[in-house]
Amino acid sequence: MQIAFDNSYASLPDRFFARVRPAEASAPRLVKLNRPLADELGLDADWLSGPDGVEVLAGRRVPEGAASIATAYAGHQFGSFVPQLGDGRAILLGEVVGRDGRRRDLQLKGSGRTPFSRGGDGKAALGPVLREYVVSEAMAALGIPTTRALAAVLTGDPVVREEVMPGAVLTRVASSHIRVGTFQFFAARGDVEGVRLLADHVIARHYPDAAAAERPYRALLDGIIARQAALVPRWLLVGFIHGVMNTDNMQVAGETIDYGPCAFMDEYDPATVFSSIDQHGRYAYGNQPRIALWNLTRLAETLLPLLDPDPDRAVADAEDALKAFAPSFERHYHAGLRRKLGLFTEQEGDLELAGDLLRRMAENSADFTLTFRHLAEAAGPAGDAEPVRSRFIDPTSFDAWAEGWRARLAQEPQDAETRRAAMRAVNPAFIPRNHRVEAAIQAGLRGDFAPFEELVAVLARPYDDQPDYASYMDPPEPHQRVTRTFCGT
Ligand SMILES: Nc1ncnc2c1ncn2[C@@H]1O[C@H](COP(=O)(O)OP(=O)(O)OP(=O)(O)O)[C@@H](O)[C@H]1O
Ligand SMILES: [Mg+2]
Repeated sequence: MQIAFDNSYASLPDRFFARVRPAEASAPRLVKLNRPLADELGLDADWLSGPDGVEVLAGRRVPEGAASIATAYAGHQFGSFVPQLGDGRAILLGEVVGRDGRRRDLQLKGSGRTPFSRGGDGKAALGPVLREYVVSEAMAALGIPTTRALAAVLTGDPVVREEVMPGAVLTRVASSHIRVGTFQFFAARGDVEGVRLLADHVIARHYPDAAAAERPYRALLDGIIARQAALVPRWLLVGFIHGVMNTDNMQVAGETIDYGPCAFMDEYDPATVFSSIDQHGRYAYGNQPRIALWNLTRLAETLLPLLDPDPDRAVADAEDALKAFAPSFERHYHAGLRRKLGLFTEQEGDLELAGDLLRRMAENSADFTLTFRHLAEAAGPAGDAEPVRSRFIDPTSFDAWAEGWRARLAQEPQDAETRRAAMRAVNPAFIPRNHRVEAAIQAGLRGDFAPFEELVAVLARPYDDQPDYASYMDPPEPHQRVTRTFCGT
């Protein structure tokens, strides 16, 4: 046996999933294997990249011991409830326990139809597979909880979208693929026992401390809320826009999941939306905390029967839990903003200072990533402010702000070099800029994966100076701007 599966989700009752076989790919070809991740998982990278391994990654061969299931879930999509979604184009091969003792799912995304496919073909096109690979791995390198990309393979079969595209499969790794929508699936059917079994599974797997708590289900809800309240600020602090924060795309262990229409913003503007299907800006950059709370409220609703037999008390309990989201989110977000500005201590007025900078950035179409990255250079007494001030249409707007910032820095205990290093460790130089992702995809569609390879390599070290790849820091030229991303179907 080449993969030591240790499946737990597949031992839940039959109504949690459907047993399926992936579609047979006609001519599997490896595009990329994530060797470091394979090693971390205790998988044999040489075998995986060999003919047998690639057949497994393409869904052509189901390895011994695999669960091979499509999981059931529901979800609110753009605010409307859909009682049955489920893995319509994904198959959970099974779980493995890595070298670090962590249990993780191996899932094939794009591996063909399942009983949950509804009208879809169950497939994924090469472009979205490359996008998910690049962006999810970039997020991991940024230190943000996320699903990972283990491999991308071409199936050899066409996928019909607006055009005919090459079909591909992404092998995704996640601590699990359980979503808020998974809870909703059972709750919507009045299947309280299903909700309970799922909650117990999630507690055992992701929130072991909750098992020992006086009220395990309340502790579970608190835990999920706390992880989302820590995750979403991480997105905001790097300019990430998820793009499709439906409840079926919120994973309960607190990892970013579903990189369909996601994008990083270039110029700072909280109203930024990239997704072509998000016409009303529901999932705009600045709305993400509000939507996260909305989704968590939907989760809390599913847990009501477990929280208290008395419905009124259960609602009060859920409301009490949800109240923790805003202060917890703010604590994380504000702490992150301080670090981005090079402030180690906390003083009154810090948030106003940060807010003032963001306002000026928005007014001056300043690049989010470069403004913060270059702040480090401006921080010292002999600091060079030119790289940052020149990001502003009116550089004197930055100068006016920087006066107050320097006065504030003067009250910090750190020496300039320590501060500079600390700022550079939280303000990335390299993010997956849309025009770069798009260029890598376009080259990949022509059969040239060199730009994709290079982009993945550069983004693996987002906080390092990489002088040879400095152009990857550049915002798009006007003709390179990508303002719309398409949903990853
Ligand atoms: N080509 C397709 N064929 C069948 N079902 C699909 C297809 N594309 C999306 N779906 C299903 O539509 C629903 C919503 O899709 P969404 O884009 O959120 O998810 P996804 O990108 O397929 O998967 P994930 O959330 O696992 O990353 C899911 O149930 C998904 O399985
Ligand atoms: Mg999804």
